[in-house]
Amino acid sequence: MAVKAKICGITDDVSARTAIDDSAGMLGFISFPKSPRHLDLDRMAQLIANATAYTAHVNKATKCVSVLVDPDDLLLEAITQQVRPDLIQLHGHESPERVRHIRTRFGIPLIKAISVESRSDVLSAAPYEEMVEHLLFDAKPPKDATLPGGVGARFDWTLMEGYPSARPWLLAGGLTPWNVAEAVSQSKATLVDVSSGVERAPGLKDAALISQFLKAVKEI
Ligand SMILES: O=C(O)c1ccccc1N[C@@H]1O[C@H](COP(=O)(O)O)[C@@H](O)[C@H]1O
Repeated sequence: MAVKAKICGITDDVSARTAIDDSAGMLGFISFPKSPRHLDLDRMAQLIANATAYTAHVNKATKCVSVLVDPDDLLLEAITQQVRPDLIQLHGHESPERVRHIRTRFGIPLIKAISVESRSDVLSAAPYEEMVEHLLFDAKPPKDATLPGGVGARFDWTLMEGYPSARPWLLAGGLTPWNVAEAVSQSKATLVDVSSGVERAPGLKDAALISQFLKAVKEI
């Protein structure tokens, strides 16, 4: 099966266009003030509007994702009304009950991130399955990390072996143009997600690395 990629932590139009031209499946836009990739809502709305228009213009199918960490209903209201992404990624400690509430109240497709260190972390995703479009398995961040993701940490990809999911799930955490083929081979992922692995410095995307990553994914 063809593997598709999400390029996460987009903060500028050039990176978005590069990823769309190279057939990224999704783009991620982050609202989390501690992140070097944080966007205020006006900026996120503008980048997503530009990316959506460009996707249609070049006849591609790239979707835009707002990445949020334990958002309250006020923020979700603003995101769904003002920013209008295709999906919302929940990258905090949202419980299955909270995810059910968000799905029911806001009616937008969701991606739920699961932090992984062990096989039991992988299996802890089961209660979310029926409520989300995709699960996303990311490495548990180091203890002293100030971010829940986007730190280039990876986990043992073989922990995903035979994961019994009804839906396509994303593999994230420490992926790069050089290791993504091995990561897919070991995990059997059909969707991959990258942020810091296509950057020159934290928060500074590199168009050449984005293209290189998407080329590596196409060649899998
Ligand atoms: O990237 C961030 O700054 C971030 C902030 C808050 C929540 C999630 C974030 N990033 C997510 O983490 C994964 C893995 O990142 P990396 O490739 O290891 O750098 C990334 O795909 C984002 O979805």
